[in-house]
Amino acid sequence: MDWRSKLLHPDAPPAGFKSLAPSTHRASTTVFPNFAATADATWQKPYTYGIYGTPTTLDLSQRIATMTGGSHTFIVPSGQAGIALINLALLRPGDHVLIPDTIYGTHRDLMRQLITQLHIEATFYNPLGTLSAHLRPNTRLVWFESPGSVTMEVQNIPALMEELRGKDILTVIDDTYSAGVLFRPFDHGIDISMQAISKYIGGHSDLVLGCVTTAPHTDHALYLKLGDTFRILGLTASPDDCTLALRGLQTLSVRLAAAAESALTLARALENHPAIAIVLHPSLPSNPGHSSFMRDFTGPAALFSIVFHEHTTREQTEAFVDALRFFMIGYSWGGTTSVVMAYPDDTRIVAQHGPRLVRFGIGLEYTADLLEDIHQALAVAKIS
Ligand SMILES: N[C@@H](CCSC[C@H](N)C(=O)O)C(=O)O
Repeated sequence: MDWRSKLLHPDAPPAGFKSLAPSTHRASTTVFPNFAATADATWQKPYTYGIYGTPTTLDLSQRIATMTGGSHTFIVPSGQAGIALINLALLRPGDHVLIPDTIYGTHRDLMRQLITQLHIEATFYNPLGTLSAHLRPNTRLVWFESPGSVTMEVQNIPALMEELRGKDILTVIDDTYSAGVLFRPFDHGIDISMQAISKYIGGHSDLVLGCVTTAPHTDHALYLKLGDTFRILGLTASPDDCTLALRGLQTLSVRLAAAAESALTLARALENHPAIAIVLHPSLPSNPGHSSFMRDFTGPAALFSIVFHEHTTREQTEAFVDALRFFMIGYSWGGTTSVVMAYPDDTRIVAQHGPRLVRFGIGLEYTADLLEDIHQALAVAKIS
């Protein structure tokens, strides 16, 4: 074979090689051993087309399904892609979907734009309220997100699931806050969980991925409905990002525990600060849904918000954010570096707390440094 041809045909994988690092298997084309093997090449069979998964993506899928107690996990390009997959796979024109008013912002946009354009009714409910008054004969899907990822309300999932008992309504939770480990959706009878792997599982702010996991009590038809929509939407994930996520899983428990401890220390240190009206952290008794959190969660994550007193202006809140030195200004939390964000234009949040809410995603910095940074930024912004 000419050298030009030899360079185009890979040799067999090295036998006997094994390392401790997750392998990265990339593919568009996966090679069939013979033509007969192409006969039943579907997305459900491993390694028929790179878009359906490689050994790397399927390893991540299996590990997340096992970690969360799920049946099947689909790895998708982002958490938002997972949200879209669930809604587009399970809703049809004429259906009704219920979403908590605290849902992730881009999820709200999906509901108000694409879902509505598909003649699907999307209505919002108070995450701390009940469902019955909102249910309709055409309600097909109810979403939970607990805690709300900015205002931190914890939903009473057992009570809400009791309201849905015996009804032909699927339930799904955005479980990103708990990383699939601090809360056990399937133990509460929820049918599907999704999370942004981008956050705690990736854990280093260097990838965007999502996952959708079906509960062990769900039927194969649900798996097929999600999988076929996954296929026709082409929601494939990068094996390189999956390798980073596999590495992130290895340290998830210790990173989450350390960041959560730091976040709770900061929340408690700020709880009685004269400049702060309320600290929104699920572990604090003052937090909306605190009793549900203490009953249903095994511990907090590292996300919480503060709300300054009513005399604090929007300008002072923004000056506070700008004055922070260790906290990076950004939305996506769950990494090793602490992040901060304000929401002065979010109508829901401003209606509840005014333009004075600031959310912290705590990382792995030395906690005292973070507290000192907050104190110095309060002084710079003249918030008291
Ligand atoms: N509810 C979480 C996760 C939503 S998806 C996050 C990210 N934009 C992604 O697409 O991976 C949140 O509030 O961030």
